[in-house]
Amino acid sequence: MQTILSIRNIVKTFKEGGKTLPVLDHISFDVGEEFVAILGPSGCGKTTLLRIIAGLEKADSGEIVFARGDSRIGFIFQSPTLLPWLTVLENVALPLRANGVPRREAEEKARKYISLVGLQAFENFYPHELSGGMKQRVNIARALAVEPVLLLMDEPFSQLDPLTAESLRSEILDMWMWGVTTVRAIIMVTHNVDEAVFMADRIIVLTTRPAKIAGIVHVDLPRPRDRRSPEFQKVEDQVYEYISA
Ligand SMILES: Nc1ncnc2c1ncn2[C@@H]1O[C@H](COP(=O)(O)OP(=O)(O)OP(=O)(O)O)[C@@H](O)[C@H]1O
Repeated sequence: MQTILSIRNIVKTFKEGGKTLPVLDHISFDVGEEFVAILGPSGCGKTTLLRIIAGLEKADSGEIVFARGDSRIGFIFQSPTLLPWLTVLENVALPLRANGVPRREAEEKARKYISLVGLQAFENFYPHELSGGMKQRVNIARALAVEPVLLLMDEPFSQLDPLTAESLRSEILDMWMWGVTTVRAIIMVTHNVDEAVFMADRIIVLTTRPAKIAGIVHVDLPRPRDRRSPEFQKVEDQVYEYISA
């Protein structure tokens, strides 16, 4: 499997008002062409790790290396971060415009990804006219429109009602399996064991803060996965063993 990026010896301590808070303690792993879930208890440093991978936060030491030099990243946040005064089309086109893509080309690309997430009829709507699930779809389209090689998702379904969350999980998996986007690797942060086993190829379980890697579980189950199968339960048990270790 080709390596997409290497996360090497990442250490991070927050310093505030004379206090220090060690958050990440020498985290290292490689990501190939695969779907990786990062699972860990609340406050252990999952979001911080994702932000360091995205270049939004600086590590104290360690490095993030993109193996093939292509470091285009799409980031899907926990709750939609759409600009309320822009339409769906304008929101999705915005990162492209910010990168200097001419308007016509940016809008063409934005339309492609808006229709991929099923919102072609809503491109002229404003965020307040959309449901929570639709807003998260716009977020997904916006992350994909920059044509990233790596897609980072920070608890992308946790703010949605269970039915919407489940259909978005399946849609993301369908896009991933059919290879209809430029994405070659996904890293998703979650604290939901079921979600990690349902979606990921590999689950990296972190300890409580300061986070170390407690264990890595390979999920070698065909998709779509059957949550009620004994094999699924077995993988869940493996994950829980690392969580309670
Ligand atoms: N900019 C910051 N300055 C100071 N402390 C921070 C900062 N960002 C995060 N922290 C602290 O670092 C710790 C790890 O935060 P982080 O958001 O990475 O955890 P998490 O595992 O994603 O949590 P959750 O599952 O609750 O979202 C927390 O105690 C948090 O309060």
